[in-house]
Amino acid sequence: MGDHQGIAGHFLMDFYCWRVATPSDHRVATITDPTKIVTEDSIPIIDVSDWNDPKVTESICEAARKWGFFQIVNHGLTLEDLDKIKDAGHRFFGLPKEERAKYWKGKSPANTVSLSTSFSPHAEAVLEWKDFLSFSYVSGDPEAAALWPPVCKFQVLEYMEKAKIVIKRLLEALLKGLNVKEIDQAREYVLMGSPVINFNYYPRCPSPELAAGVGPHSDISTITVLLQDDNGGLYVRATEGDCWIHVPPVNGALVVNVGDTLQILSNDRYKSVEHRAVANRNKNRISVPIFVDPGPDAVIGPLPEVLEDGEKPIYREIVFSDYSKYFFSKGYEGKKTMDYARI
Ligand SMILES: O=C(O)CCC(=O)C(=O)O
Ligand SMILES: [Fe+2]
Repeated sequence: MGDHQGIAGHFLMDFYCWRVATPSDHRVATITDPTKIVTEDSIPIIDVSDWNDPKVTESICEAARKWGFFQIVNHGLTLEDLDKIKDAGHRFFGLPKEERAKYWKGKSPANTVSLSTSFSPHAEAVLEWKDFLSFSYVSGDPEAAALWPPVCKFQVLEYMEKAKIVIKRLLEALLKGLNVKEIDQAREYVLMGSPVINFNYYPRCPSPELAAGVGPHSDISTITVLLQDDNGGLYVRATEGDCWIHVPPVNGALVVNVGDTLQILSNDRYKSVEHRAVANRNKNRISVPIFVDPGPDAVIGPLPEVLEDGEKPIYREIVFSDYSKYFFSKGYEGKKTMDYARI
């Protein structure tokens, strides 16, 4: 066990020894059951080199309706941009333990950055072998990032600036599919008022069959734009049956998924979909999701454009920070969080 194992790795090793001695324990991951992995299905890969092509818009909307998950290529971020942000994540998790610990949740010098571990054996049904560093991004305010870790601060800011362009294009396309012609400032606040970027770090795991990377959940975001490395390990719930589809790493691609907020705004036209990541025996995996979240006080409910023809709203109006608090107050329960907003 090197220091590079992260916080979860250190705590978990003790717990793991205890776990092995209690085989009847219910906390056993099931993802490795090969009969539950569908190999003939795969989520779409969309070439977005021409964002103005109506076929691109249609492919994005169709993928969001059918799968809630897709990958995009030729989006404008270069391989170098993607490598730089992954390297920045590895640099942070390669820091000595004491350096990383400065950003520990509750002790961090700024409320816009915090380090957490998913290790919470009492709350989780399946142990999660993951640490994550979370940044709240405040556009145009260098003060907000002043105390971020110097080993990755610049790269996170640069990546967010570039990714914002892709995020806006994606939202424009998705909202076009909901009859929304223009995204004004108020709408922009509802759709992407407080983005959060994570470095998810999954240290090598001695017994991946006994742990999860991240358990089944849907994201609460409007959309999530995720960069994964070439280790793989992300699975999406298939549209039918109790099966999972692997999201293969594609060089240069970004994975996009619909979050609960967009499902609510679209009155179920677009679906947020459960996904999970597995722990890995041989390599340290990193993923970099941007959770495109609404502003904390934004009011979320089915958009007037989707109810235009007299359709009944499936969801009530909720304040995003209330939804977020509810989500984080409990362990993952698949898509159950959405009941909070359902009428
Ligand atoms: O690491 C991954 O591939 C997925 C991470 C994820 O689902 C999340 O952070 O919400
Ligand atoms: Fe997620």
